[in-house]
Amino acid sequence: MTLSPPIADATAPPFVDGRKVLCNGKVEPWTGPVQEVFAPIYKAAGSEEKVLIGYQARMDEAASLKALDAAVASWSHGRGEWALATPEHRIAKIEELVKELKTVREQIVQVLMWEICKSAADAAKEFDRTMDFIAGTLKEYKAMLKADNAFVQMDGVLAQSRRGPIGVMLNLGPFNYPFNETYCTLIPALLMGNSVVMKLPNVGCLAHICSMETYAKVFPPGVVNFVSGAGRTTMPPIMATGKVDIFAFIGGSKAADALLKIHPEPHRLKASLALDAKNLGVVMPDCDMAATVTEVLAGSLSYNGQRCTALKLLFVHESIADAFLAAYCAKVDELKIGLPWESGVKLTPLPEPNKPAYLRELIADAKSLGAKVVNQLGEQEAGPFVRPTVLYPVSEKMRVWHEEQFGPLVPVVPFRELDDVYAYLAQSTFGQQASVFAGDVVKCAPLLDALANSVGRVNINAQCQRGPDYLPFSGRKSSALGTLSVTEALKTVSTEYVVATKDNAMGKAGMLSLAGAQCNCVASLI
Ligand SMILES: NC(=O)c1ccc[n+]([C@@H]2O[C@H](COP(=O)([O-])OP(=O)(O)OC[C@H]3O[C@@H](n4cnc5c(N)ncnc54)[C@H](O)[C@@H]3O)[C@@H](O)[C@H]2O)c1
Ligand SMILES: O=CCCC(=O)O
Repeated sequence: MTLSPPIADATAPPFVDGRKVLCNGKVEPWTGPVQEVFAPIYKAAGSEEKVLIGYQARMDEAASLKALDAAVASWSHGRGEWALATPEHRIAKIEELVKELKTVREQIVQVLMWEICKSAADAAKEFDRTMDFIAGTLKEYKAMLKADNAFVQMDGVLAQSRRGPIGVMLNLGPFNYPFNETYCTLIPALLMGNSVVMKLPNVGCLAHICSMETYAKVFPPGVVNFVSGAGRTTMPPIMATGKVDIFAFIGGSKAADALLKIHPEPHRLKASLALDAKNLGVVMPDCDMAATVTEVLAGSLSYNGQRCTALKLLFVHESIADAFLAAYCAKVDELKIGLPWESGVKLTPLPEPNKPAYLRELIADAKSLGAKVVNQLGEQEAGPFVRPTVLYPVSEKMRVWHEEQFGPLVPVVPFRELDDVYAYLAQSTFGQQASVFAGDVVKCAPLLDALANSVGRVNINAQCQRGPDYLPFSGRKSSALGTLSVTEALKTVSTEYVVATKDNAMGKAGMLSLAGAQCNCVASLI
């Protein structure tokens, strides 16, 4: 069976005209250079012309600094309208935003399907999950407001611990969850009273362009400002000003490191980083083979393996490696590859133009060092379609052992002793999650302990994943700094401060009525 290139069918593509900018509460036409946004899908059979689905403004240094200035002015050293607004007002505004976003749900789902090629089911899930995340965040924020256990009386001092905004956030998200991941820091930041400059993901910008007018309508001028275009051009000037107080970045560590280095006062920059990962799966000899194959299949290949939480290196015990590979590869080759709107489709075109060539490089490197492609349909590609490719046996000499493939490539490592896994953990720079598949889980306690001290989440007989979004989502080593989740993100984007008095007459009630208790702060759960 050969693979043919993805051709746009009768479904009408969306078109989002992003020749405009959101700055200081206004959406204005952009007359500078623009970037065409193409879906990675060919217009017609025999043609390599991709489908044009929109434009984004290719902002320059001056335009991005203008967006920053608007955010700085709206923050006004903590005296801006939004920073001083009551929690109730901010809640009402976020609820208004949600209501407005839900009116463009279909448009956003469509552009996620065309621009980043999420299947219809996954694109809808990205939108709906984001709405659930916002609902959960609002619930948590309201609970924080009610917290009455934040008082301490000690040595004649009555003190209360509160949380307040930090200032100006620079927010960047990745192409694979362009809507959901940016919202995971954007919404908590807004609720806590910060002002934001949001850099739209270069691939994945259209979902945000669809909601530009909504932001202008809902929030006071300067509270939310968008920057679009090349990150290399627009981000360094912003970081160089030293006016960014929170750097909320979800993406690759290369870009994050480059930007962090530019801030002139890094010691005072609060960073929330969710970065690259190379999550490992460990398949033990006594695992339930059928159940393990099902979980590993979803864990390694949903959305073409383009998830930070994807299983990106599988350690399989050598005694069951043949049986595992036979069962797993059969399922891999059955996965339906096609266009996002086709029913039952699991694998779709890769939205990053350079990804097929990169995956080819990794495969060639592994093959030259002794690995084989072990699934029948592996290595097939056509334009941006790449069939999942299972490599075995993979070893430390190969690039795919070290690099985050972020695509449909599954490296499998045979192991004899758990020491082989421990050696990997010791040298790996990644530390997001891991999965263990075993029958006798208790016997795996030493392995689970080793993993618990190396990664942010250990999954037992289950794939790695971020959800449910109430759970803390973090990681160790170079994979993360700070924690995202419904419950943690509000703390990540705020700062704790204390109000204290020696005036006995004031009491808790008096203190609650003063020093911002009615406005820009909430009691923290201490
Ligand atoms: N840990 C997590 O929660 C999580 C979630 C999703 C994705 N990711 C990671 O994100 C990566 C995939 O996403 P990606 O390819 O969009 O990441 P990326 O680092 O290329 O891009 C992330 C953001 O940074 C911008 N950017 C990229 N290069 C830049 C540069 N040189 N200067 C300034 N800005 C720049 C992009 O426009 C985008 O908005 C993977 O490594 C994946 O593991 C992590
Ligand atoms: O890419 C990051 C998040 C993926 C997930 O939801 O598990």
